[in-house]
Amino acid sequence: MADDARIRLEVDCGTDAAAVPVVWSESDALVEKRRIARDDSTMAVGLQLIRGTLERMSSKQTKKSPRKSPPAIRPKPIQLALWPSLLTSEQNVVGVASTGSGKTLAYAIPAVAKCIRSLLLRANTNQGPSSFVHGLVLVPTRELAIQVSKEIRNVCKIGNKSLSKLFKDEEISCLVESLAVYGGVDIHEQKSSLFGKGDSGFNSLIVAATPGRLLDILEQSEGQAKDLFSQIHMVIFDEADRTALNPDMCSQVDDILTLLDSFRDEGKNVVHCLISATLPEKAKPKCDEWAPSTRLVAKLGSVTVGQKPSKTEGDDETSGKTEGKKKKSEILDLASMPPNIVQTLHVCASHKKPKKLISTLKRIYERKANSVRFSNNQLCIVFFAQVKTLKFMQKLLFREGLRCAELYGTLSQAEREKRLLEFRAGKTPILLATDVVARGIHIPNVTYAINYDFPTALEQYVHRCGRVGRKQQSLGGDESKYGIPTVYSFFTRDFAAMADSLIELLRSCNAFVDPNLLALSKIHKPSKSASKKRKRSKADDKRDDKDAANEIGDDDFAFLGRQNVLKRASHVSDAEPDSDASDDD
Ligand SMILES: Nc1ncnc2c1ncn2[C@@H]1O[C@H](COP(=O)(O)OP(=O)(O)OP(=O)(O)O)[C@@H](O)[C@H]1O
Repeated sequence: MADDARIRLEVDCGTDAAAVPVVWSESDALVEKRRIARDDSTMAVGLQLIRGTLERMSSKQTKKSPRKSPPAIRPKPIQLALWPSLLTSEQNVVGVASTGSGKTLAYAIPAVAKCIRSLLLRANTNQGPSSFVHGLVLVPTRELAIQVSKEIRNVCKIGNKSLSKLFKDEEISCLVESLAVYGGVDIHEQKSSLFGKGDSGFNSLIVAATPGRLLDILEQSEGQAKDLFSQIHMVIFDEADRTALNPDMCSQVDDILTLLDSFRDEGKNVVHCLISATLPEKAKPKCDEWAPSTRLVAKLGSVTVGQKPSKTEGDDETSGKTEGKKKKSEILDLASMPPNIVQTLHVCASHKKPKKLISTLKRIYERKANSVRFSNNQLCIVFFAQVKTLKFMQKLLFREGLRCAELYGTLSQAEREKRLLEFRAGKTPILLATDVVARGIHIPNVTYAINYDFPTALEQYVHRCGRVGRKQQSLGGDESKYGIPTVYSFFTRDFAAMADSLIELLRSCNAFVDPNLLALSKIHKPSKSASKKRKRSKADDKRDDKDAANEIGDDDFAFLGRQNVLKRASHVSDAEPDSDASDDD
């Protein structure tokens, strides 16, 4: 069945979009309503939504550049892989595809199609007006909840247009809607948006939520929630590995699933769909638990880095002697990185990073000033591990004439949204951020990312890289206008344990590998001689650092005084993490 559907999809949408049957016709609304409610029709509704969505994207492109012929919009590979299964079966799926490859629509269209079918079933069987949450998307950050909900809303609009034609002669309304539920804003308002739909029509909701806030709502309003969520038939775990690896979020998700199980009408099946660009080994047990008996695992352009620990290598793990090996043995399944991204990695000492950031940004900006158009088209995100460092660097960059905005988890939600909006619009072309924007966030004009602090997990590196070049990736944007998507990373020796896997990853993308990274990986080999070497290299390090400190000229930090800057920079780097919750309630 799914194979037939796939062929039909490829034929209908890949080569001739006009061949998709028109499911909803005004002339024969009643017959159509009955037909759509039949068992095999989710696919037909899905096809209609697919055609509408792709057409909408195409016409948006034409409006933006009316003189050029717009690029043909075709379904992406992950969409072709997931749509048939999600539209024709009730089984769990896992989808792993590279960043920016259109995973959101891969689950959003089937979710909306299923909602429409449920609505029509109810309307056809005279079950009376009602509101239900039919689909739920769980995401790790507030900004992602807002973004995903917006993308689903666009699909809903297409469905609602057709529904309004079908129901135009009837007084009752039939609507499919999308709602974002996330922390940091008034919970009462969110509750009234969720529960206040009333029973004046047939409403089907898809909720995109951060787990903490959703759990609060479910627990505080259990009675109302029980009715509203009793018909849920699809739960999507977007950025599933991130949620699975965050203990707080993981237990919140488990609690949500238990509650949903108890709310759901007996005999109702629920499809679980796990989505990400990365699937680390350590996240797999939880992912398997969330999506048991998976029918389809769609891994596109898959790469595996890291190795399983071999028995002969095994030291006594409990003694803690094998820390290096344990880290090395991390296995990470990931979709291949988008090929258009240039990865530039510098191995450097920690205290050199402020100077390096200033010079990298100045280089980028000089290049931008010389390019044809640089205004809002080439944005840059600089990633930090700690808010303290981020704030320190913001001041430093400001004094160098580089205006930047800051974004981190402890800002008020209104401020977070405002700053992200301004960055999107290009008002502030440089954004200094923590990992709040490392995953899922789609800002088409981001051309550069700089890992000021290298992420502590390789999968996070993959997601950070995925923020750049998304315009080019989705719609084939022009390099002269948008620049070459580039990720700069400052890699310090504290991350040596990750060097091997990182080298593997860089090689898998045919990226240049800094010889210093190779050297670091050799130094890190956890043998006795290596540990001696490590000790020796620490001493070398101190000497190097001293030399390097002398290298930083007064020109660079004249405004603060060299010693002062160095002291503060190293103080900031060494500080205890002033934890920025990149994941939200
Ligand atoms: N078939 C398509 N053709 C062109 N653009 C598309 C298509 N499908 C989706 N897009 C667009 O591609 C962009 C990126 O999609 P999306 O945000 O779903 O990526 P993703 O795979 O979820 O990335 P990430 O892993 O970073 O979250 C969006 O603007 C989306 O509208």
